[in-house]
Amino acid sequence: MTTSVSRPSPSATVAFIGGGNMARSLIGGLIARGAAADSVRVADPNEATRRALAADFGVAAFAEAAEAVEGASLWMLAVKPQVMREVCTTLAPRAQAERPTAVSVAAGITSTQLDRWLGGDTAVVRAMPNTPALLGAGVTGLYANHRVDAAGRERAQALLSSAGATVWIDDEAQMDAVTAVSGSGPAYVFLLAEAMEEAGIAEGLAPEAARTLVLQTILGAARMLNESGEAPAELRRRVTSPGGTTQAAVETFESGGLRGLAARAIRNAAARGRELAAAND
Ligand SMILES: NC(=O)C1=CN([C@@H]2O[C@H](COP(=O)(O)OP(=O)(O)OC[C@H]3O[C@@H](n4cnc5c(N)ncnc54)[C@H](OP(=O)(O)O)[C@@H]3O)[C@@H](O)[C@H]2O)C=CC1
Ligand SMILES: O=C(O)[C@@H]1CCC=N1
Repeated sequence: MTTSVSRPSPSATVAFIGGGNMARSLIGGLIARGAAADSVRVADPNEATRRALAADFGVAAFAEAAEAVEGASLWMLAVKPQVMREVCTTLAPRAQAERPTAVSVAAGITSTQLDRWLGGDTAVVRAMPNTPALLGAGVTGLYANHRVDAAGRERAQALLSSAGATVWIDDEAQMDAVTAVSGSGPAYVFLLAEAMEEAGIAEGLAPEAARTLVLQTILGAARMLNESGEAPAELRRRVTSPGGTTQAAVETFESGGLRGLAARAIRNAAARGRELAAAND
């Protein structure tokens, strides 16, 4: 496994197939970090989505995937797992003729499936980003099949680097764990924020005050995790005065089974990734 944070190479044309939440986050990250708008093309069936992407980022938006891939050597497949097979099958003749590097962000769907649906012998990268990509603060797990050469890996990494840090994964089976930890992970933090906010309000705080207190607490704690070089357990220890308020709360979380719950949640998310691959084969 290698981890890196690098700048994108904005030169080559990239086609996004699917212009929804994840594509918007990645396109936003690319444009914000200096990619030329005319090097980004996107296909989405919804006119409102196309119009919004064109207006917000200046990218060219098309109704058909076949139009979007025109001149693009990197294809970002950003549709739901449930429609990935149909999208790839439609694009297979183009993939066979043009030999792009196909980068899929779909949960679960394997590189073997993608290669097969695109007609075979395809350079496939699986990428699992997350929505903080929109701020350049995401993290992406990357896996490349054996058809991807060093230049293809470099291009895929450069593209995803506009979304934040990247981590190469050698064993594709671990991509389901990546999805469960970091792909879905922002939702877990947002859920915690919701729960803390509701609890603060229940304790009498005004809603606005509760939101500010929770947001800044999560932001500050995340920065400490990132910038202090200390392990999470050590940072927690320093907040926890013996016999104090934090201890009362942490003991409540521990006795309520927070760690086991987190393990089960992540196990279930990874299992769902495997199910998505099987159900959409
Ligand atoms: N959201 C997230 O945090 C993350 C998502 N992912 C992955 O990203 C992928 C997309 O997820 P997300 O962005 O949330 O989903 P969205 O539903 O927001 O985006 C998918 C988009 O693709 C469009 N679409 C459907 N069929 C086609 C087609 N044939 N050609 C082009 N576009 C099409 C959809 O249109 P319509 O709505 O009309 O169907 C929709 O606008 C998924 O595979 C998911 O697993 C990965 C990491 C994180
Ligand atoms: O919920 C999902 O299936 C996608 C994949 C990771 C985040 N969102």
